Formats: sequence, C-alpha cells, structure tokens
Amino acid sequence: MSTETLIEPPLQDADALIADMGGRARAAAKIMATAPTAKKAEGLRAAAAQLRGQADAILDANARDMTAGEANGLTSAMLDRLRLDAGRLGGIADAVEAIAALPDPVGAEVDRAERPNGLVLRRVRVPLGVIGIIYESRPNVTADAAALGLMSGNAVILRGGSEAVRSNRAIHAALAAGLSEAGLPAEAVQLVPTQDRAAVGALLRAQGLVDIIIPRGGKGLVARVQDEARVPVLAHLDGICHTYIDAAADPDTAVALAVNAKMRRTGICGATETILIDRAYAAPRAIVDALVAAGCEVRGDTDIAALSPHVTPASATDWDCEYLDAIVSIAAVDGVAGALAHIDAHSSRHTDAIVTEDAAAADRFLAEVDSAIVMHNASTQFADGGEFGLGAEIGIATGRLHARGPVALEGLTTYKWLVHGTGQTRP
Ligand SMILES: NC(=O)C1=CN([C@@H]2O[C@H](COP(=O)(O)OP(=O)(O)OC[C@H]3O[C@@H](n4cnc5c(N)ncnc54)[C@H](OP(=O)(O)O)[C@@H]3O)[C@@H](O)[C@H]2O)C=CC1
Ligand SMILES: N[C@@H](CCC(=O)OP(=O)(O)O)C(=O)O
Repeated sequence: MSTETLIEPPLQDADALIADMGGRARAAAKIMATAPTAKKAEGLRAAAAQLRGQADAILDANARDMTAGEANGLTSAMLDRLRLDAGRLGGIADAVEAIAALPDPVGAEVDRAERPNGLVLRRVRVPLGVIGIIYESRPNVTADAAALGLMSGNAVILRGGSEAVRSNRAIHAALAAGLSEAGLPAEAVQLVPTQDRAAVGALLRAQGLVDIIIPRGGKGLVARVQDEARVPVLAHLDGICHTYIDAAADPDTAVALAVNAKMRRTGICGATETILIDRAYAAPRAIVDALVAAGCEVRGDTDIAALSPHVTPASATDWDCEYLDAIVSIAAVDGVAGALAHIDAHSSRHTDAIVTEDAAAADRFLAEVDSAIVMHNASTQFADGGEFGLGAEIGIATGRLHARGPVALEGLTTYKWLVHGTGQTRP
C-alpha cells in the first residue's frame, strides 16, 4: 500500500515558532476574555457548521491518516480512535454545538462577602488565558479541546498526535473559519504546524506566553513534562486505575463491576488495570472466571494464580502497567489497609474504586485514597465529564492542583477578586 509523505515546513527554531504563536494567541486571548457569551456561542455554532460544510475535506484527510496508520502498523484500538466517518464527524459538530449551549463560566460569582468596613468582596471566574494542549491521535479532541477552551474565554494552542495530523489540520481549518465568520479572532485557535517534538519542548518552556499546559497522554509524555515543563501544568496523564473488592462486597456486584471496569472499553484512561481482592473475600474465583469468560487475560500474584489454570503469574512490572487492553493484573491484599498500601504505591492518582457493603470500609477508602476520583460501588469507567454531568471534558486531570478529575468549562477558568468600596481607607 503506498502512503503519501507528510510535507512539513522544516523546523529551524522551535522556540521562535512557539513565541510567534504565543504572541498571537495572547492578543486573541484578550479579545476572547471579554467576548460576550452570545458571541462565543455564535463562533462555536459557525465552527460546527464549517465542520459539516467541510466534511468531504475532513473525511478525505482522515482517510489519508488511516492509510498511513495502517501502513505503519497502528493497533486496531489506535485505528479506531483515529477513524472518522460521516456519523462520527456529525457527532463532533454536535458536541461543539452542545458546548456552545453550556452555561458560560466567565464572570460567574464564586462567592461574595461584605466586610465590617463596608467593602464588598466578590470572587468571579476569569479565563486562564492561553492554554497549550498536547494530546493523543484522536481527531475529536481537536474540536472538543478548542470548543471548551474558547467557550471559557481562552485562546488555545493545539498539538495533536502525529498519526492524526492530516485530520487535525482539516478540522482546525474549519474551526478557524467558523471563528472568523462570527467576527472572533481565528488566532484564538491555533494548531502547531509541525509534528517535530522540539515544538512540544518549546511549548513546555513558553513561560509568559502560555499560561498553562494540558498534557494528555501516556508515559513518554509524562517523562518529558516532568523534565522540561516551566509553564504550569494541568496534567491529564495515564490511568493506572484500581478496583478493590472488599471482604464485605456483594458477590454479584463485585463480578459486574470488575468486568465492566476492565472490559467495557479497555483503551480508555479510566479502565481498571489492577483488581485487588481482599484475602477474606469469599468468592475470588468467580471474579477471575468472569474476566476470563469476557476474553480478558488475567495475570495474578501467587494467591490468585492458584485459583485458576487460566491465570498467568504477574511480574513486578505488572503492578505499574497501563495495559489499555484486555489484560488485568490481580493481587490478593489484606483488607482495606492492604488495598490502601498497594494503591498508594502503584496508582497514577486517576481513579480508584472500592466494592463493599461495609459503610465504614467505604468511608475509610474514600477518605484515604488520594486520587482525583475515588468511587464506592461504581465502575471506574464512569471517569468522564459527560457522565459527571459537565456536558463535555477536556480530559481527566491527574495532578493535585487547580482542577482534579473531569475538566470542563469551569476547570478552564481561574478567578479574581473584585473589591467594591465607597471610599474606604485602611487605618
Ligand atoms: N487523563 C486523561 O484524560 C487521558 C489520558 N490519556 C492517556 O494517554 C495515553 C494513550 O495515548 P497515547 O497515544 O499512547 O499517548 P502518547 O503519550 O503517546 O501521545 C500523546 C501526545 O503526546 C506526544 N508525546 C508523547 N511523548 C512525547 C515526547 N517524549 N515528547 C514530546 N511529545 C510527546 C505525542 O506526540 P507524537 O504524535 O509525536 O507521538 C502526542 O501528541 C494513555 O496513557 C492514556 O491513559 C488519554 C486520554 C485522556
Ligand atoms: N473520559 C473518556 C475517555 C478519554 C480517553 O481515555 O481518551 P482516549 O485514551 O483517547 O481513548 C471516556 O470515558 O470516554
């Protein structure tokens, strides 16, 4: 199969490229920050119409990405994330319109207080400014991230995965055309014009030009961000998620949640990768059997391997592995304390869950697990902005600061204090 070569301008100076983009984004961010809600919504609706109007060009670009991806041996899961068709593209345009209809967080009052001297203090939401987003090869993220960023009054600089480069360029062209048509600056949504990873490094270093970076990806990206970031980071990183089956778990619930948390969609960051089973739980074999019957490869410690000939021995690296596939590691632990110790050592702080009918065990787990999302008797696959009622998500924040868990419009804002006086002077 022949694949076309991707033509890119040679990257001479990554820092100069990002400085230029950042300067233009900052100017656009000033306009977006005070754009009325109706204007931003008009821009997004125009962008959605452009996505529909330019469907042929976008689908053609995506077909070229798919051809290259197949030739390069992408897995079926990656190809599925990359692939667009008329229905999926329609869904992307629908999502942009849905974001346009969400309540505008900008200007919303977070709280208000009146001091004894009569000063009125208000905290109101304001945009973050210029947001750089580095994300995987999934073209819908280009539109979702842009729409969320713009509706919350920001400018965005997008750097998508290389396998989706043609699709992203076509989608970006439609979004920019929509903004211009509505009289908003097209520079408020920019796509890094090169896949050279030097530009990622420059984005991570762009202090003063970029206000925050959202890296959305796995281990390679994590390492680079940890080494190089000088700009504040809202990390949306890997999901090594756990489901702990407590001694007091209802057996039917335990089987249903273990299978759903692992197998509903194995490739998403909220999929459970490790199941922990209390040594005092009565029916561990049923969990293993249900996973095997669902087509899952089970890797277990010695206790779990003794339960079934279908279990292969887990190695030390399994407990830190994000399979994103139909593979699970299972360990036996001693009660909630054992689960907490394992999670503390191996969780990526994305989402962890306990299955139990014991309220005290659940309370302890919810209080002591330090992850962005902690669940009781629910599947970790619910880690999703849509499922949380936020309308959409830019992803799941896995760090500890600013925003945790699903990030949508509110998570893309900060606040400022507005102080209203009547001439008070400080004694
Ligand atoms: N928490 C969340 O919300 C989400 C997390 N994820 C996580 O993402 C991962 C799956 O996506 P995957 O495609 O593997 O992600 P990758 O981490 O491979 O790629 C994501 C982006 O990061 C870039 N990148 C990766 N490594 C480097 C590097 N060393 N230097 C510069 N840029 C880099 C990629 O660029 P390039 O194209 O050049 O490879 C791509 O744009 C999983 O770990 C999953 O959990 C996914 C979605 C949401
Ligand atoms: N939160 C989203 C999944 C986000 C995600 O993991 O994306 P990806 O890894 O690109 O498939 C969901 O639950 O559908």
